[in-house]
Amino acid sequence: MKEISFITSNKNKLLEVSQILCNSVPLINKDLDLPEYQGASVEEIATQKCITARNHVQGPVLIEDTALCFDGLNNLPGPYIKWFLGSLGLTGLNTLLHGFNNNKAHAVCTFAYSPDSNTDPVIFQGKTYGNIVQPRGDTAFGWDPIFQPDEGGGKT
Ligand SMILES: O=P(O)(O)OP(=O)(O)OP(=O)(O)OC[C@H]1O[C@@H](n2cnc3c(O)ncnc32)[C@H](O)[C@@H]1O
Repeated sequence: MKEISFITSNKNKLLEVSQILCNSVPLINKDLDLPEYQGASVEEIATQKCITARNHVQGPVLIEDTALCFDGLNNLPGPYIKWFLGSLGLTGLNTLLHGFNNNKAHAVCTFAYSPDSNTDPVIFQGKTYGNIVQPRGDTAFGWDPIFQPDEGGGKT
């Protein structure tokens, strides 16, 4: 099987994806922070990110884009969660929902894979539903401390 270049600048994302794939797919990482389109759907953002990624490596390419959607904010911050998190922090993200009376949220992980530069990227997507809570637990990875998945046994 050909090696797949997984392009990400996020060490935690690389670790998580490597653990999930568990050596079933030969993955090599290229540490690049690719530009992300705005005003587009998560699928379009992932597709464009994958097309940009193809310019940096030979052969099959994989990228992932994460969105965190707050139901009370009509799915914002969505794909802009990285910038919201950077500006507001975990507590600020939680405070954003005050007054909306709706803490429901869902995380959307969108992978885009392209086998070569002549083939349109293929999209794979997974969603996890839960609630936005006061920050608690492990602070190692992104917005993990404020997202309590419905199927997480009450943990963030
Ligand atoms: O180079 P890329 O792969 O784009 O890395 P990135 O950190 O820019 O990646 P995203 O735009 O997809 O990430 C959006 C934000 O969500 C965070 N994030 C991604 N996956 C997460 C997860 O499983 N749990 C918690 N936070 C996560 C991540 O740290 C960012 O702040």
